[in-house]
Amino acid sequence: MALRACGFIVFRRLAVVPPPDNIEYLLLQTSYGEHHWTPPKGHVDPGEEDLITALRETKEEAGLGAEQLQVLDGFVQELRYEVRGRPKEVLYWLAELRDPGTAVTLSDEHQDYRWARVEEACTLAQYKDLQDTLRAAHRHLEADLDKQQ
Ligand SMILES: Nc1nc2c(ncn2[C@@H]2O[C@H](COP(=O)(O)OP(=O)(O)OP(=O)(O)OP(=O)(O)OC[C@H]3O[C@@H](n4cnc5c(=O)[nH]c(N)nc54)[C@H](O)[C@@H]3O)[C@@H](O)[C@H]2O)c(=O)[nH]1
Repeated sequence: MALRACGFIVFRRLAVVPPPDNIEYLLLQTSYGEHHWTPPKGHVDPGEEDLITALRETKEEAGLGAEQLQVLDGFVQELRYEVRGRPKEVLYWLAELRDPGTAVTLSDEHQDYRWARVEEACTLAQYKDLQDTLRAAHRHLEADLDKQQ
């Protein structure tokens, strides 16, 4: 059976910069292994619902709770890759940090974090599938902005 993990592409909008350049994405750098950069996510516990996993892991890994996040409708991306010879599925939803000034608090699993504009986030992310997901999230937010204008 595939490993399964769930998480959020967390973003914030800075008030001082005009849209869409005010959008920044949260990436965390692991304190183990290759020190790769990833959005908050983690393994689904037995019997746990996917969205609950995403919320739990975001709280554990970034200190951001459900009350601080606005989960967006209409965006979810599934990534499939292999980890040490085992297939892994990762689901990402999109969530806005309601107060862009909220502090991120890391756990021992991560050694650094970055709020990054989409292209910088893609450079950090390094995996093609995660880069595609970040760009898809950004297009989704830009399309929302177009609808509002
Ligand atoms: N000491 C040590 N301990 C580890 C290690 N490994 C895990 N632990 C322990 O596990 C706990 C984490 O538990 P959770 O938080 O529940 O799970 P996740 O958040 O799911 O975390 P993972 O790190 O397991 O999973 P990935 O991020 O998926 O990375 C796995 C590999 O996949 C590649 N990869 C990563 N992202 C992408 C992508 O987007 N696209 C593609 N294509 N490939 C990608 C990359 O090559 C990477 O090396 C930690 O506390 C540690 O105790 C390790 O190497 N050394």
